Amino acid sequence: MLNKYARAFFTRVLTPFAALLIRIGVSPDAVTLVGTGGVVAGALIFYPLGEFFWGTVVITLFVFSDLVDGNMARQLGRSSRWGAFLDSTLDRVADSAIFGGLALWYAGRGDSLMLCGMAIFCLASGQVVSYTKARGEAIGLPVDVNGLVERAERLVVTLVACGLSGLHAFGVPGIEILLPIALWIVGIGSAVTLGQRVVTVRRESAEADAIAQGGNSA
Ligand SMILES: CCCCCCCC/C=C\CCCCCCCC(=O)OC[C@H](COP(=O)(O)O[C@@H]1[C@H](O)[C@H](OP(=O)(O)O)[C@@H](O)[C@H](O)[C@H]1O)OC(=O)CCCCCCC/C=C\CCCCCCCC
Ligand SMILES: Nc1ccn([C@@H]2O[C@H](COP(=O)(O)O)[C@@H](O)[C@H]2O)c(=O)n1
Ligand SMILES: [Mg+2]
Ligand SMILES: [Mg+2]
Repeated sequence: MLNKYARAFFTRVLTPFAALLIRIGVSPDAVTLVGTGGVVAGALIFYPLGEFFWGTVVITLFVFSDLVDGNMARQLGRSSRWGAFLDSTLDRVADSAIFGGLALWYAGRGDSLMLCGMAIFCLASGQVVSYTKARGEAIGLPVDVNGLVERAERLVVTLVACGLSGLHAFGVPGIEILLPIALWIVGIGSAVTLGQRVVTVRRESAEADAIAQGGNSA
């Protein structure tokens, strides 16, 4: 949903910044790499220490690079297969660091085996959700479904909850409950999304196989 409705807005807002980076000679690949490095550092340095506010500030500064790199490639007329591969692959790395950092917190001073497990479930289910699309497309299917919780929703729900939970350290009482709630929402939403995508791929592959068999018997 966010991918559909928010992308156009962010494209308008980020286009001048993308144009500036192009003018000073930065490449889309450099933005992809530096952006991912920043997200990974923010998540793995701050989250395991329970520094949710500052971790989220750092991650938010870098995560928008994922919208800037493609914007630059399109402005340059240089959108490439390599760029698409690099972008998607590093998305998986960034997502692993965010949920991995949360799992490390709950495995340590956060002291909750259940929420550690929930963070690992969010990490794994998010990766599998993305894999369904990549694998379905690789076998020639359109995978014409996005589902309830795509990557943008996973990130927004988790990062907003992390940032707000971090305000607990500044004396806001009770607000840290938002992070467990977000993990449950993302975990359950990702499981539903996985179901939606698997059902779609099953239908599309049955239709494609039927067409192929019709062609063979003719
Ligand atoms: C006082 C409190 C302080 C709080 C501190 C700061 C809080 C900040 C909180 C949140 C910021 C969240 C920002 C999240 C931005 C996410 C942007 C982003 O990277 O989106 C990526 C997404 C997908 O991009 P791709 O096409 O490159 O990726 C594809 C995707 O990964 C597919 O995965 P799948 O969906 O299948 O699982 C893969 O299949 C594919 O391979 C891959 O290529 O881009 C978009 O979707 C575009 C839309 C972005 C919408 C961003 C909306 C941000 C909205 C609100 C932020 C407002 C925050 C306000 C917080 C206030 C809190 C107090
Ligand atoms: N280094 C890069 C990054 C991305 N691309 C192209 O942009 C598409 C992704 O667009 P986003 O708005 O989601 O970033 C990707 O599929 C590539 O076509 C690129 O060429 N080089
Ligand atoms: Mg990108
Ligand atoms: Mg991306």
